[in-house]
Amino acid sequence: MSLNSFDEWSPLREVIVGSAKNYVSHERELSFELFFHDNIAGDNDAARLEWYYPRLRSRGEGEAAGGTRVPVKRRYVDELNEDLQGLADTLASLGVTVHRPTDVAPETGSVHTPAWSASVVPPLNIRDNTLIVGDEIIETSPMIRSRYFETQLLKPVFQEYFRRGARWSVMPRPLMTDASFDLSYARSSSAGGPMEPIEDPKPSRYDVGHEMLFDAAQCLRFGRDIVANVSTRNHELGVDWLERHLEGRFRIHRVHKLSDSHIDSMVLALRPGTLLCRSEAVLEYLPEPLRKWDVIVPPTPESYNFPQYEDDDLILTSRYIDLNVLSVSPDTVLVNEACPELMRELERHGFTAVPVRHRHRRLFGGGFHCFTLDTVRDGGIEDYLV
Ligand SMILES: N[C@@H](Cc1ccc(O)cc1)C(=O)O
Ligand SMILES: NC(=[NH2+])NCCC[C@H](N)C(=O)O
Repeated sequence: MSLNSFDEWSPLREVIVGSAKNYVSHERELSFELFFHDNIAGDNDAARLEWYYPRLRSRGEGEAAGGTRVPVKRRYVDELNEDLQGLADTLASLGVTVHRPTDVAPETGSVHTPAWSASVVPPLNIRDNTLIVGDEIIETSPMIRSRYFETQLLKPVFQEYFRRGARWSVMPRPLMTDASFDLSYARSSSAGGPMEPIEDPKPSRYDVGHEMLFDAAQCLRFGRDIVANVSTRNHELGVDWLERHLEGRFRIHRVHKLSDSHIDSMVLALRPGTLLCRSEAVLEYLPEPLRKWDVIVPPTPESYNFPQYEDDDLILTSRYIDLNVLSVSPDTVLVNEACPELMRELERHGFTAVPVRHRHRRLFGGGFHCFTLDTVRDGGIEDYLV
């Protein structure tokens, strides 16, 4: 079918499911630290209190200034790939056509640019680096060096949609030196202060000042309207680009500092008129018309909903990550089977919750919405925000 995806909930026909094959390590360097350095914007903001990564430690004295590779345990990767296959199988059993990315080679390659190099990670959270807006694929400007060329691994799928008539654009590629990053958000937190120190940026001959760095997962799509989160100058530039690029076709609504970057573990749209939110406080950040929608706030996730990890396992998400569900239609939602409370809450609101196993979401940074890219849904360019 042709590329057609305007919203987060209408009947799903085709989807890409990410892959974690050959995931071996995280490369800890400035862009990684900054991305996962989840700072807390306000101490009395209930929406944010649980946001910290207790085991994300800063580099010790004497360690290399460049990237430090932190191994990811093989067992977790194997279990994750098993769960991803389960997700793909469930989607297929519901009649959805599933595409998969190209796997990275077992000997993890590196990205080299004139300014830096970093090890490559697999195309797992594929929601992040590509925005599908209607009949257009937009590869967004990455925020993590290891993920600089991640969308290359989706090339065969994108080429096929292009052949069938899709538009295909790539946002300007950043030089991504240390000076490209606006560190103000990460450095201005309160509520106990920034959880992890961010290293001082190092100068480079390639510095051009702040650049556009913006992930697709900062957006939610509502037909003609797109909600986009802006927390830094980098995001602002990214949204300026999007706005100019989509002018006359889509309307962008900026929300400010709803989260540090991605918003799909804060708020998701399940059907016209219904949002799934981490807390009621989220509503205040949203554009006026959305504040009138019904809100489902699931019970706060508890530690027993998650596996226990060792001290050397990096935890990359908040406990709210399972809010990151995937809608296959306006009444059916794929939910982590580890969250019976969330399933019950959705059922109480008339949804069918399909349980799917997903054990290590906190180690790999994503739930079902993050791991997928919905390329064909029935919905069109409608005005939902009136
Ligand atoms: N602080 C980010 C960190 C993050 C982003 C993407 C991930 O896949 C995982 C974690 C979250 O709130 O959005
Ligand atoms: N598209 C994504 N990768 N979203 C993940 C967001 C996770 C968010 N940082 C959290 O900790 O809850």
